[in-house]
Amino acid sequence: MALLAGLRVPARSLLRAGARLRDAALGRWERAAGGGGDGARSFGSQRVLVEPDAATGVAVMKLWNPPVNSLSLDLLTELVISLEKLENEKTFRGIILTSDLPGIFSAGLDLTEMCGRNPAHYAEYWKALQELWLRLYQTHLVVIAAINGASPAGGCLLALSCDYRVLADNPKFIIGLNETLLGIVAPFWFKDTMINTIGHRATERALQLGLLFRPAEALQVGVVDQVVPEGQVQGAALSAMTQWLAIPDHARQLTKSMMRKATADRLLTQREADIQNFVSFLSRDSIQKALQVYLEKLRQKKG
Ligand SMILES: CCCCCCCCC/C=C/C(=O)SCCNC(=O)CCNC(=O)[C@H](O)C(C)(C)COP(=O)(O)OP(=O)(O)OC[C@H]1O[C@@H](n2cnc3c(N)ncnc32)[C@H](O)[C@@H]1OP(=O)(O)O
Repeated sequence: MALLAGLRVPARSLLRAGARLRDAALGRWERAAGGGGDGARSFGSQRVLVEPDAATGVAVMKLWNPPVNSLSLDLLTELVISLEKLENEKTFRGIILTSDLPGIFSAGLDLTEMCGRNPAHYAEYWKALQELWLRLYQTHLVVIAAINGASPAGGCLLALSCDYRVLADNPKFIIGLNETLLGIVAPFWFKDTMINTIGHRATERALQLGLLFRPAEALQVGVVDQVVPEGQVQGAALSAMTQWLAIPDHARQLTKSMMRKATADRLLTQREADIQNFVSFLSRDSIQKALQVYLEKLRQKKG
């Protein structure tokens, strides 16, 4: 059983999971070898596959970090590089951010990066996460999240940082900032990103209770903008993209900046202090112990 404190999600059998990963891996390899739909070649890195469509100016960016797309240091770094590359290509105006792993959008921060490591590692890891958020939150490109799986904590932050969110309708695909359930605290910029999406009161309740929303609730509270049947997420995201791209770029980009700059600047002005906070928080014995217990529970639930 997948453990998401208070919500037990039936685990996939190991065999099924193995087969799905193998099929997904094969599909991924074939797509990467074959190139993008209109002849533009796919590119990317080990953990981030980018399928660009030069004709529409939209690239599909797929996360691939088995088993659960946790945001490891490597994945964070590769995401920043892919994003930067697309930003620098004049042809591209939009990105669909999705997962290449069945049933999981992203399990959030990689707990193994936050457990039993040294302070220098924690600092490097946090800096990489800040970097990704600052870039994703402020990118001039339209970014639409096609959320095709569970999306707790840092996975939810990724989605909230996009301009629009489409979630597949499956009760296992929960989304929310559940940090308190792990005995940790969502940083102020996670909180700000959620406030900017669903408002102060709804965020306070969601954060204090560590709420993980199922699709209908996520739509109702505004964590996502649209819920569609599984299998239609990418199509719906592309349809939404058409509406966003119909707006003149300069006007939309300036408006995005006007809406988001103050939030991003808040982190920019205290980036170093935020890193130090994270390092000293993670270095506490009680926090290490809480994280280790949580990770152990995740590992044991298969047994
Ligand atoms: C002052 C302020 C200062 C700052 C204070 C600090 C702020 C920190 C903010 C933190 C933000 C976060 O994102 S913290 C991360 C929060 N994330 C979560 O709570 C999600 C936990 N994961 C799950 O619930 C589930 O794995 C879920 C994603 C639904 C998928 O379920 P499945 O049944 O498909 O898969 P599972 O069997 O559970 O997991 C498969 C394997 O992946 C591992 N795994 C699962 N999630 C993982 C994760 N996040 N990191 C690493 N490894 C993970 C499991 O241990 C298993 O490992 P093996 O058994 O070895 O195969």
